[in-house]
Amino acid sequence: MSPANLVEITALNISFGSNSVIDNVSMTLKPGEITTLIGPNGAGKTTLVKAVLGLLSPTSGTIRRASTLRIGYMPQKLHIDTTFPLTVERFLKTAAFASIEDRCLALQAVRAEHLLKQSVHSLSGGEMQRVLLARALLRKPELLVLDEPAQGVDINGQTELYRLIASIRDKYNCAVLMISHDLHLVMAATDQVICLNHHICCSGHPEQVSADPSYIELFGIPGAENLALYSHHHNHQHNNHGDILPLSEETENDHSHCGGHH
Ligand SMILES: Nc1ncnc2c1ncn2[C@@H]1O[C@H](COP(=O)(O)OP(=O)(O)OP(=O)(O)O)[C@@H](O)[C@H]1O
Repeated sequence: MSPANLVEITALNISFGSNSVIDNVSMTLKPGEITTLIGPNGAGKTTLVKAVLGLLSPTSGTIRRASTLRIGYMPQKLHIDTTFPLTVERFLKTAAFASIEDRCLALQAVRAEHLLKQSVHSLSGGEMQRVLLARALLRKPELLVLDEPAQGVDINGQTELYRLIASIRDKYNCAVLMISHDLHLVMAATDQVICLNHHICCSGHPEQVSADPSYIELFGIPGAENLALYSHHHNHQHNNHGDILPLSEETENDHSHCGGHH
C-alpha cells in the first residue's frame, strides 16, 4: 500500500444475496483531501462508507487502511431519548475518552464552545450537526467520515457547515469522506467527487464531473447548470497573512491542491 494513501480500495464488489450493490469500485483517500460521494437513492453510497469503516466485508476486492488509522464518524442522525437529560458536555463525555481540553478544542473547531452547558434537546439542526462533528473530532481522526452532514440544516447553515468542514480539513490535515445530496453547495468545498451508481459513473474534480455526460444523464441538465453556476474557479490563492497571490502554473492545473486557496 502506498504510504501517500490512508485508504486504498481496489476492485471492490459487495452483494446482498443476488443484489450487486457495489460493482468493481476502486478509489483512494489521501490526507488533506475532501472526497464527496454523490449518487441517486439506493446507489450504494452508505454501503461503500460502511465498507470503508470496516462494518461490512467485501464480497470480493480489497480495502486497505493505513495501520493505526484513526477514523472519526459523524452519523446522519442520532436519536437521543428526549426524556433523558443530556448536556452537550455530557454527550461528548460518553463518546470517547478525551480530556476536558480536547472537548473544548473540538467544540472550538466547530465554533460551538458556547453550547457546552446546553441541553442537546434544545439545539437547532445546525447546532446539533456541529456538536456531532465535534464528537467525531474527539478521536483526532486522520479520516473523517460524514454521512449527509447537512441533513436538517437550513440553507444558510448548510453553506456554513461545508465551509466549516473545509476549515477542519485545513486545520487537522485529515481526509474527509462524505455523502452529500447538496451538490451545488458541496462543490466549492470538495477536491474529488465520486459519482456512484453501484459502479463509479465518473469521478474527478468537481468541474470535470459536472460536465461529464454520465453525470448529466443521472442528474439532468438543470443540476449540471446549477453546478456550473456554483462551482468555484480557483483563480488565486492566499498566503498566511490572507494576501491574494496569483496561482502558480502547477497549482492552477491541480484543483485537488489543499493549501491556502479557497
Ligand atoms: N444489509 C443489507 N441487506 C440487504 N440489502 C441491503 C443492505 N444494506 C443495503 N442494502 C441495499 O443496497 C442498496 C444500496 O443501499 P445504500 O443504503 O448503500 O444506498 P444509498 O446510495 O446510501 O441510498 P440513499 O441515498 O437512499 O441513502 C439498496 O437497494 C439497499 O436496499
